Amino acid sequence: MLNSEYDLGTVVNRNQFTETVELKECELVGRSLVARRPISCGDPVLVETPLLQYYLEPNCRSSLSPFYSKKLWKHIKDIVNSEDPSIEQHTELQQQHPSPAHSDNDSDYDSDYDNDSDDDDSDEEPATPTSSFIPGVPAAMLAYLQIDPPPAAPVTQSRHFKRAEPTFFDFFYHPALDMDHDTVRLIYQASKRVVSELAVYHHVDPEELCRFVLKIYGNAHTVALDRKANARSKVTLTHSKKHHRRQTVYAHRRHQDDEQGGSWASSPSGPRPSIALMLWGSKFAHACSPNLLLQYDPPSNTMMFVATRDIAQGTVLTFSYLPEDESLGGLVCGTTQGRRAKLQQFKFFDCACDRCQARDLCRGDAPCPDCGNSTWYQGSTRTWTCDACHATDAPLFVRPETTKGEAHVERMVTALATKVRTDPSVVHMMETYLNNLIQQHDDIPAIPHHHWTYGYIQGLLAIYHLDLFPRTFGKGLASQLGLTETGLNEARWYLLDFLHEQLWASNPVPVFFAAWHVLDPLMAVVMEGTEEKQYLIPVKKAKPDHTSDDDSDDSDDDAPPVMLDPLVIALPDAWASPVCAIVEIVASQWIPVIKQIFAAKESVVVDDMVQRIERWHQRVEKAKALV
Ligand SMILES: C[S@@+](CC[C@H](N)C(=O)[O-])C[C@H]1O[C@@H](n2cnc3c(N)ncnc32)[C@H](O)[C@@H]1O
Repeated sequence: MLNSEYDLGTVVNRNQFTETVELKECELVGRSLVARRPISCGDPVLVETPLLQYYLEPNCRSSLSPFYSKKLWKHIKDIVNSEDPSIEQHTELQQQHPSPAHSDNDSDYDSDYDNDSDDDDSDEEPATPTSSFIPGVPAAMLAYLQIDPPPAAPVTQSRHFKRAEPTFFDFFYHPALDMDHDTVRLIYQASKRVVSELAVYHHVDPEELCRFVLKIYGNAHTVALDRKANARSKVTLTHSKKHHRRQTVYAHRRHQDDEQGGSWASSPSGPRPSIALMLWGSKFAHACSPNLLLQYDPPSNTMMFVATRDIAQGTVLTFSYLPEDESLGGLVCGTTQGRRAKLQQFKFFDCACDRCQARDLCRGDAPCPDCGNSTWYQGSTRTWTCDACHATDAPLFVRPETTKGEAHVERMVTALATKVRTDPSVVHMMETYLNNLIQQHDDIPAIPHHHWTYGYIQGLLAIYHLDLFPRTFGKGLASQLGLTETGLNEARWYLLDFLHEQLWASNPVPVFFAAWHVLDPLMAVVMEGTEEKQYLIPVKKAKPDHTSDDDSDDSDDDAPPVMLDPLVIALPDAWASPVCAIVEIVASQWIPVIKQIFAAKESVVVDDMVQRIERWHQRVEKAKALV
């Protein structure tokens, strides 16, 4: 069994792990971990310390990236940028601004490392378009120096920096170096140039560097480190006259990071991503409806894989290599084709998971142009086959030649979502446009109601009507215009028709977090609309005659009103239908599952969300009883 054959040094729950899983060759997903026995929802399957971990974008002198220097970072970034054929203006820009990576004065790493010049802030505001492989490839290349440091490197015995054992890396899969794949080519070419152009890499075999980066791309996973915890314990920032500016720039950058993988309400103070390579965790296969959830625990620096449903013996254990939030191309938003393209580009495989092979629920159904029946799209490609009459004549919305069809709507929603994350007030300007987009017009085909873009737009509009509009223009006006009711019905569509109906059963955790952005303002509106605040005004005591002239003891006279528990009032009639439907699903179906999944590892954030939902549920029950 595992124990005798392989190293379990990184595994925290060794007995549980070896009793629960086995490593097997599987038909569709290759070598993978499989359930040896039935597993229950909430069971921790693996708890593991990463073999190698580093920040995706290191800070100056971070003790987790001992070879980091701004100059070296910039050199590697420039090389990767210039190797990326998708950056159109590349050649032209390179001629105008020759990259420092081409210059001869390639100073040795010691001076790079020590001379973190404050004046050289050129990398803070990139003037050129950036490759989507930045910062992933430069960060992996820097991390390689932890395994194969330059001969002249000082021996570092830092608490955080341990030289990783090279032999462990034999255990990781990587695609062939000559694979016909743009990303593999980019990494191969960049590795060759880094080794030949940068002194600190001169001792390195370029193919070995390339294999390492490909192993990281193919096997490692991004985890979100808590910035506050890191700021205290792990990262030492340089102090300089530009400290404040640097902080502002990093905050801005982090905000941009969050834009790509974060939430609608993401803030610059969100978690900071790092890359973790796990000996065993990296053996789990990917699925777009996974049966495990990966949770990172910063205090113990461990990664825990917990079952998100009951799993039968012999099932391939999976977690998601894609973001589990509602960012586009993750598990909640986007199409099968979009997820597959992302996995192919960054992980080098065509996803063969059950969800990708079934029909694509996120593309919804649409009337067949031939037989008129409402029917579903097939999942794996853009081609479409009618379930009823098997015609392959695609409805207007999905025809590639339709300029205002699916591709157009996806592009618009993607662009809008990116803007909204930076500035939610953008929805103010976009409300009419969004409403137009989801309604049928002569020249614009209707978005099928179960297409992910339709659900997503309903979610944006719900946030606008329940939160942004009242905050900007006043609750009175919002209520006079009937916007609360509109928002509640949009929320019902987003939460129930989109998230619950299409995704909840297979992806409970991402759905729960995606739902929160709408649930949060919705619950606030309902709580406020079903209560009347009550105050106790202290009664002035009648004072005895003989003290009436004495004002030394009249402190009670000024006692402020005491706020009492609010008086619960009936749920407004117009709200009852959407609110009752939502609370019924969320409180009775979602919460028990979420509690089970998070039972093994306490999450303050999830506990807080659950408690708020439970209080809201109780309130709705009381308010309903008063109708
Ligand atoms: C992180 S590794 C998983 C472990 C790997 N099979 C090994 O032997 O080390 C990722 C690789 O596993 C395979 N794989 C994982 N999930 C898959 C999926 N859903 N569909 C197809 N292949 C998958 C692909 O070859 C992918 O490149």
